[in-house]
Amino acid sequence: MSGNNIKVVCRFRPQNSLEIKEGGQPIIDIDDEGTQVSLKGKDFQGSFAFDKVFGMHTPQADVFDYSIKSTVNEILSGYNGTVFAYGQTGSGKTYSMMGSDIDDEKSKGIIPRIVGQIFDSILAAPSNLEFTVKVSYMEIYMEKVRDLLNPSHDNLAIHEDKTKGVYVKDLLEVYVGSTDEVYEVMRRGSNNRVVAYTNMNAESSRSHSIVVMTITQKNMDTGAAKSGKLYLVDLAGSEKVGKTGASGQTLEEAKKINKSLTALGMVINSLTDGKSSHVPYRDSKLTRILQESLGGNSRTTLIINCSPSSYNEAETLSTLRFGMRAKSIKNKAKVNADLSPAELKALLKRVKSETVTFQTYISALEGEVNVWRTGGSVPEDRWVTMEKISKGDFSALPPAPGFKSPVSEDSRPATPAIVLEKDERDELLKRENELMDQIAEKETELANREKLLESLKEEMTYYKDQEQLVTKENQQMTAELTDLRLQLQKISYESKENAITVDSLKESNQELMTELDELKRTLAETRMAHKDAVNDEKEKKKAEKMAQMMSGFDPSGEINEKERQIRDALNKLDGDSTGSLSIEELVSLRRDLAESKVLLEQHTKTIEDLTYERDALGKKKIDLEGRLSNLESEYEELLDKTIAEEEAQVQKNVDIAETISTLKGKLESQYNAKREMQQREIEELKRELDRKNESHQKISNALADLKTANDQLQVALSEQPSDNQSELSEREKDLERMRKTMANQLAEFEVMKKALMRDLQQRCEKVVELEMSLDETREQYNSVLRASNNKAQQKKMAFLERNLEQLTNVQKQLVEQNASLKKEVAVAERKLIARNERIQSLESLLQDAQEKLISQNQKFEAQLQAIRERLDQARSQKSQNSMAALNFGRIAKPLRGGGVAVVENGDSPTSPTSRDKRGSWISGFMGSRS
Ligand SMILES: Nc1ncnc2c1ncn2[C@@H]1O[C@H](COP(=O)(O)OP(=O)(O)OP(=O)(O)O)[C@@H](O)[C@H]1O
Repeated sequence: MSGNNIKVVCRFRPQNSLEIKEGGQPIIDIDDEGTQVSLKGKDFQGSFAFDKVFGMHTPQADVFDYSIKSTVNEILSGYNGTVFAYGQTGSGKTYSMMGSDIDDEKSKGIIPRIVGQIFDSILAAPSNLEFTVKVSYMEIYMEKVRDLLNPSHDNLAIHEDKTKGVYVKDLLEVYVGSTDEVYEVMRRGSNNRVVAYTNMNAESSRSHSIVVMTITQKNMDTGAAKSGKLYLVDLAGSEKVGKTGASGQTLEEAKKINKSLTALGMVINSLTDGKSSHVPYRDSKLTRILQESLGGNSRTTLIINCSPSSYNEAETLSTLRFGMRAKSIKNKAKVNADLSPAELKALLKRVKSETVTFQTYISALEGEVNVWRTGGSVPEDRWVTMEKISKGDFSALPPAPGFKSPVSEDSRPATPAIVLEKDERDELLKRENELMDQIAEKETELANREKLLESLKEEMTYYKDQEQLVTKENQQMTAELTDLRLQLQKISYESKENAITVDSLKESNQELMTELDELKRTLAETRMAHKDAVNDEKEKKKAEKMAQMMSGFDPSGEINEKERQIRDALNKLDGDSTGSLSIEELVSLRRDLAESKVLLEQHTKTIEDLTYERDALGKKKIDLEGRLSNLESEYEELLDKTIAEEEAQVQKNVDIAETISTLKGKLESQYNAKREMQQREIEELKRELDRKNESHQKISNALADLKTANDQLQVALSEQPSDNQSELSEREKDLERMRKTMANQLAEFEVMKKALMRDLQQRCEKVVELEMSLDETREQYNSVLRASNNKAQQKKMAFLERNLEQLTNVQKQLVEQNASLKKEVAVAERKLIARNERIQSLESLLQDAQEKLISQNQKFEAQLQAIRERLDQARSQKSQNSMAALNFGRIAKPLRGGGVAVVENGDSPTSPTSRDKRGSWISGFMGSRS
């Protein structure tokens, strides 16, 4: 085990915009060999030597090739390795470690290049070597170790044991088979990192990130195995709070960052000052994890990142000094190898011989002790020493009874005991470390448990509060429910009572209805009787009126008279056959006759007109009759309605004066309209009657004229000499014809007269009827008017009538009262039953409510319990799920040297194509998960 110094390389980035803005100037100068940098600052001027110094424009590839490349080979040889970047915030640590784009060949940083080289080396290795590569990714944020591949694990414990050394417990390790898979894991982890904006860096890392790659190789021929662990650390930036403008959470982060960096400084100081016996690795999580990397079993490279600018002179100086101190740290890197069976056999043999030597030594010592104890003495030259035992010089030992020479049994011991003592001490120290780790772990666990307990208690209090609230609410609601139920009961009870009242009211209503029916019947009978009487009276009146009217203008007498006169004149003519009718007289007679004819025609026409008018009048009469019947039915309806309303009014004791008044108004207006219409019709009829009378008068006048003409004709005929016989006979003939014509005309006239008279009589009848119906309607209207107007009076009357009725039917009433009392008793009994029922239902309700309350409480308790159980389940599931997220990476992916992948269950190797396929499956999976 030889000591090896930490390799320190220094890298300067170009000035950034802030530095340029602030007027910063480059103040560094790198020598030609690239191992020394001179700082020409205001406050400091001097130079620092490192393993390598990279200038502002050094490409990423150069930094890797000149400083890191060799580390990869060491890892593959079974050494542990560490590369970590240190520097102020914004100095380019992340840029150096990860690069600005891991997929870009030019700008990708050290980590992707290392990964690439690892897989390249595996491909180039001999095929009897089998490799497995595991990756884990964590960050130390606010002094807590977070698994970036399983962020729910945010406070992991750090352990140490003999074989593993220092390690983070429960950190997820993902098996990877290609560069792409490693990149995918990196991307996934990077997404979970904590970054924030500061004045110095828009995406400042607020945590120390650590990628751990474990590469195991096995020689398939010998069975020997080696494993190397590579820590790739991107530290959070050391920063001056004032410059970064950190505040709030960022300020808190800065404090923690500075604290862990101070611890790192302290570790480096105590490792390098040559005085300290204790190295304070346990002062921070960072130093604890990097324990092996700083002064332990690791080949470590430190990249110190600096700003070249005068603006950051102080920070650059501090970083350079840090690097200088770190440079003198000595590590003790060794190959982590598992021995092959042959090597193990040799080792066993050696250990066995050592055991024999020790046993011999112990026996010799015991022998010597016995000599001393038994009072004997051993000369100094024969004292037992390890040297003598080792040499096998048993003769020089004291003769002790218990001592047996091992020479005959086994070969000489080989290893001096002093080596074993040192190992023992180492072991003890390791054991102590382990125990300390366990204590620390237990403490963290205890703290976690306490926290959990605290949160559970809080939760418990919350649930208890909730329970109380819910119980209160429940009680309130139960009270409300009970109230409502009581109300419901009350209402149902009241409704029952009301139903009973309604029943009794219905009964009384029924009685009233029968009474009403009786009354209606009586009314109808009275009405019928009244109607009959009225009809009789009407008939009488009609007859009287007709007689009166017809007496005024009966033309039959006149016409008969005229007819008689004409007949007389004709008879006279017949009798006086030798009549002396002059020609002039005859001519005038003829003319008169002609005129009479015209008149007759006129009259006929008039009669036709009259017939037509009569028809029209008949129609009108039918119309009027229809209307009258309508009016009557309306009146009936109204009467019924009024009676019904009055009855309703009596039942409900509601004042419907308004309704009656509107009804009255309506009735009045309807009646007025009808009356006016009828009046108009009657007037029209009267006018027509007058016209008819006039025309009748005219006809009578014409008849009178005719009569006079006839008279004149008669006179002329009587004065006519009877000398011309032939002429006479002719005239006779003419006269005969005339007479016949006249007779015909008279007969026609007679018929016409009769029809006319009939028509006239009918019209008169109609007029009389109309007048009478008008009177009737008027009377009805008046009665309705009276009915509506004198309601109060009517009421009074009804009341008086009822009183009278009551008085007259006292006995009947008493019987009725008795019956009603019986009914009331029945009602009261029903009410009593209903009340009893209500009391019973109330009691059962109360019991129900109590039972429900108890069951609800039980239910609630059960729910609460279930919630608690579910919460516990959810908690345990959550931790399981997060573990399951990257389960695919838990399967080892052995890779054979020379690019041959190994199928895990069988030994048949698969082609590189199939390995690529697995890689694409992984990235697809990761992509789908992100
Ligand atoms: N050598 C370089 N060449 C070009 N640009 C660089 C170089 N180094 C750093 N940068 C740029 O400077 C900025 C800050 O760099 P980076 O984030 O790597 O700083 P950091 O030290 O990781 O900061 P923090 O500690 O705050 O996380 C980035 O934009 C980065 O691209």
